[in-house]
Amino acid sequence: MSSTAARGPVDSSRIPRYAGPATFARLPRTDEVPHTDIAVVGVPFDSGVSYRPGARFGGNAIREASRLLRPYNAAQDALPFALAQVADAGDIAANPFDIHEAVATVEAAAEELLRSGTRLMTLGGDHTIALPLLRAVARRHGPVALLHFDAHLDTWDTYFGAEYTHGTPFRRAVEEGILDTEALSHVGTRGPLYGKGDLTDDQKMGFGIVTSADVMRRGVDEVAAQLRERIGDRPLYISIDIDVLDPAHAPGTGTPEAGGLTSRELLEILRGLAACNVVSADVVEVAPAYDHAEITSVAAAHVAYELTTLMARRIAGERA
Ligand SMILES: N=C(N)NCCCC(=O)O
Ligand SMILES: [Zn+2]
Ligand SMILES: [Zn+2]
Repeated sequence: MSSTAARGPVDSSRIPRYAGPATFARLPRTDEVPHTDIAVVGVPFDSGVSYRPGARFGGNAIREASRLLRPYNAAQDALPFALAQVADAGDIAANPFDIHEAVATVEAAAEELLRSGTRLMTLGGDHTIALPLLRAVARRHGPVALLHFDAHLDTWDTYFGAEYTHGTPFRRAVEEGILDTEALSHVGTRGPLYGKGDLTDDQKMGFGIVTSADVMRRGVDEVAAQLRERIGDRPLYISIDIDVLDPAHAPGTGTPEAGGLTSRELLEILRGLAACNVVSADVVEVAPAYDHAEITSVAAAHVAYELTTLMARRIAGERA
């Protein structure tokens, strides 16, 4: 923990917000600050996708779209970049041709970043990367609760015989014992499956499901309350596949499914989790080549901003 005040974003009233290279929210890089509480790190990797490629460009698209974020989060009544030192750690260079090597690289790099007690706000990349990130987080915190926002279950077994893909990270994580199976939730699930067995397998792994239609019928406050109840004060990892949003709110993604959440619903559910102990988080599956007018990357930037605020509030609370 730093004793000096946190260094915040570039002042957009003095240097136009569209000037200069993009870091997340115009924050300093980790090599420009003595200590980092929350590292925003990119993982430009998409060799695990089953349909449209392109999420390797997601992290930098989110950084570009985050130039307009302002320092005061009114919805959470917090100044996240003053409560904690948030800094951009750049990208993890993962091998695009060897998925096993890439998974090992992401795990080792995440472990290194987490070593000094730093929390991670990872910008994907495809959903494959959640597995090595969870391995690194579990090594530090023990098995973690998982809150997974996604149109998809991502608990399938293999694709073309491959165990590491963007549709399989959470089955691997359960098999490896790195998740707290008392507190596993999918939110926003929808769309066609391969068979009913997908759901029974998922349930056996310990997951509860709040479907996209459940969010519409029950409303965001009730859903957030139910999630808080299930999670309690366990160390929590939040993984957000941007395809949890309806394609109208996030067209720039690889496996779009109709009938998703609005960005307003997602942001409100996240804000309802302020009491939770979020130890790290990711936003994945932003594929800018299919985006229009930065719709998807702006949504992802705001999602990462809410997640960062949750972590910063927790850090400040623990310090007090
Ligand atoms: N994780 C994402 N975005 N998609 C998984 C889809 C796997 C499938 O093609 O069945
Ligand atoms: Zn998905
Ligand atoms: Zn996913």
